[in-house]
Amino acid sequence: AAEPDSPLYLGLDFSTQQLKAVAIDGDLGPVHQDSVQFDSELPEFRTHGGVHIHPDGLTVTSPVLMWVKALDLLLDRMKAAGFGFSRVRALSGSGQQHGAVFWRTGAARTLTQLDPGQNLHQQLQDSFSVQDSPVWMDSSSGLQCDALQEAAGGAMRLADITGSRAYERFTGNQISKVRQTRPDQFQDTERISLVSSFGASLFLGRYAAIDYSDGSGMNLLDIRDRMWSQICLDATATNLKRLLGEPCPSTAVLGPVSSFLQHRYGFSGSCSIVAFTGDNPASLAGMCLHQGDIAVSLGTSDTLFLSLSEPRPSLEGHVFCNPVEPDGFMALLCFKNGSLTRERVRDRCCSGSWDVFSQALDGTPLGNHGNIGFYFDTMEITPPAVGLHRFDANDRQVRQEVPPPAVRPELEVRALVEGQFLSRRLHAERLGYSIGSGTRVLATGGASANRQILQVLSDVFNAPVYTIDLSDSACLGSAYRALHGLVADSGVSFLDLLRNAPEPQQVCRPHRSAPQVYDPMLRRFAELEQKVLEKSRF
Ligand SMILES: Nc1ncnc2c1ncn2[C@@H]1O[C@H](COP(=O)(O)OP(=O)(O)O)[C@@H](O)[C@H]1O
Ligand SMILES: O=C(CO)[C@@H](O)[C@H](O)COP(=O)(O)O
Repeated sequence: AAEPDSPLYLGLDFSTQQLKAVAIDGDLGPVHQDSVQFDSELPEFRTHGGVHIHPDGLTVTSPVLMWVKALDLLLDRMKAAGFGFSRVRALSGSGQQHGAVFWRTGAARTLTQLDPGQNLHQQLQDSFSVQDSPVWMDSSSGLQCDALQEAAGGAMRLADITGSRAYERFTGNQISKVRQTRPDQFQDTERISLVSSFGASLFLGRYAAIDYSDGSGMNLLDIRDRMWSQICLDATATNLKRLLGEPCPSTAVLGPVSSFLQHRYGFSGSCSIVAFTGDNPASLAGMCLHQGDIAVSLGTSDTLFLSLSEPRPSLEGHVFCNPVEPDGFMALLCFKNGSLTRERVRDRCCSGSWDVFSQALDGTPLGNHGNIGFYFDTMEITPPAVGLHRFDANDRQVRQEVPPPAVRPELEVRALVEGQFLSRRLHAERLGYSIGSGTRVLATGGASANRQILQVLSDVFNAPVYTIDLSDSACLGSAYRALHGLVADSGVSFLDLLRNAPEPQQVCRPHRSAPQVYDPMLRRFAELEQKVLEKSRF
C-alpha cells in the first residue's frame, strides 16, 4: 500500500456538463475521484446539460462564474473528505475545447491578490467582461467564418495553416463575433483564455498560456510552426496576440500553485502546474493511445480521434498538435448530436431508463430490418445538417415524430445508435482512417459505461472495442500529463513513462455477421446522408 505521505498527481476536467477530478499515486492507481454536476449541483445558473441555448437556436453559452463556483465546491468537498492536498506534486487539467473566457481589465491584479479567507467565486464576480462564455456547441458565427476564410485565401488554405477550415465553434470566430457584436465588452477585455487555460489560471493565480494542442482548435494557430498565424490574428482582431499571450508546449510546467490555494487548501508550494489542454487531447493521453488505435469518446459530444505523425488537413475534421508527442499531431472528428440525443430518445422511447434502452438494443437485430435514421436535434458539425430523417428498408422517408407505439420504440433506439456509428465510420473512412479487425477501438466518456451501445459500435466498425477502468479518461490523462510534465524536459517520452499504466481491456467483439450487414448498409447510409444534406440546404 502507498505511504500516507507519498506523492499524488491530480487531474481535473472542466467538461460540458461537470467539473471532475481524479488523483493518482506514483503507481498510477486512482486514489480519489470527485465531480460537480453543473445542472443539479449549481441550479442557480439554470443550465441544461451545462449550457444555455439562446432563442436563435444557434448561440450556445455557459456562465463563466458557474465554472468558478464549481471549482470552489469541488475543492471544499475534497478538503472535507480529508484529501491530502499537501501530497500533490503536480497537477494538470483539461477543458471542453473551443470555449472562450474574456477576462475584464484589472482581473490579473485580482488573481494575484486573492484572500484565502474567501472563495474564488465571491472574489472573481467582476473579473469577466463577458459573463456568458461561448462554448463548442455554438454555431452562430457563420459570417465570421466566411470572413476568416476569405482573408486566409480560402477554406483549404486556412486548413493548411490551422489544421481546420473555419468552424463556427472555433475560438477565433467566436472572438470576432464578440468584437463585432459587443464592442464595449471587447474593449474592456485584457486577456482571452480557452476553458483549459482559464482553469490553469485559477490554479496559478495568474494568466496561464494556451497550450499548442487546445490552441489548435481556434483557427488561429499555425499547427506546423506552433505560433499564432499573423494572417488569422489580423483577420480576427487588432492586438489579438497581446490578448492571447504566447502559446506553450502542452508539457510545459507553468509554475507553482498559487499562494491563495496553498493557504486555503494546504497545497504545497512545490506543487507544479502543467499546462492544461483540451478534453479530447487529454483523453488521448489518458488512454495512452498508440499509433493505429482509434479512440471514440462518447461524452456530451461524440468524437473520434487518433495520433498522427504527419498532418494531413482537409475540409472535414481537424488536425491538432499532439498533447504528448512534441512533434506529433492528432486527428479529430466531432459530432454534436451525441449523448444528449441518446438521452432524448431514451426519455421518449424508454421511460428515461438506460436499462430499457439497452434491452432495446439487445432485442433488435443487426441492421434493424433496414430501418435507418439521422437524428440531428441541433445543427450537426459532421455533416452540417439538421433535423430528424428516418428511412425504411426501401429508402422511403418515414413520417417524422410518430409517437410510440406507432413506431416500435426498440427500432427507434437501434436506428439512432446504428445511425450514429455508421456516421462515425463513414466520415472516418472518408478521411482515410481505415478501421479493420486489427484496429483497437478505445471507447471512453459517459456512454462507454453502456455495454450494449459498445456492442453496436463494435459491430458497425467490425473491430474489437476496449475500455479503460475509468470512463473519465480526460481527467486521468490530465493526472498522467501532470506526472509527465515533471520529467518531459529531460526527454522522457510519455508512453515510456506510462508503460505500466493499466492496459485497456477488450469488452466487445464484433458479431460474425457484422460485415455482411454493415458494409452494404454503410453504402446506403452514405447515399441517404447525401439526400439529407441536400434537404438541409433549403
Ligand atoms: N449507462 C449509460 N448509457 C448511455 N449513456 C450514458 C450512461 N451513463 C451516462 N451516459 C451519458 O454520459 C453523458 C456524460 O458523459 P461525460 O463523458 O461525463 O460528459 P462530459 O465530459 O461531456 O461532461 C451523459 O450526457 C449521459 O447521456
Ligand atoms: O468540440 C469538441 C471537440 O472539437 C467537443 O468534443 C468539446 O471538446 C466538448 O467535449 P465533451 O464535453 O463532449 O467531452
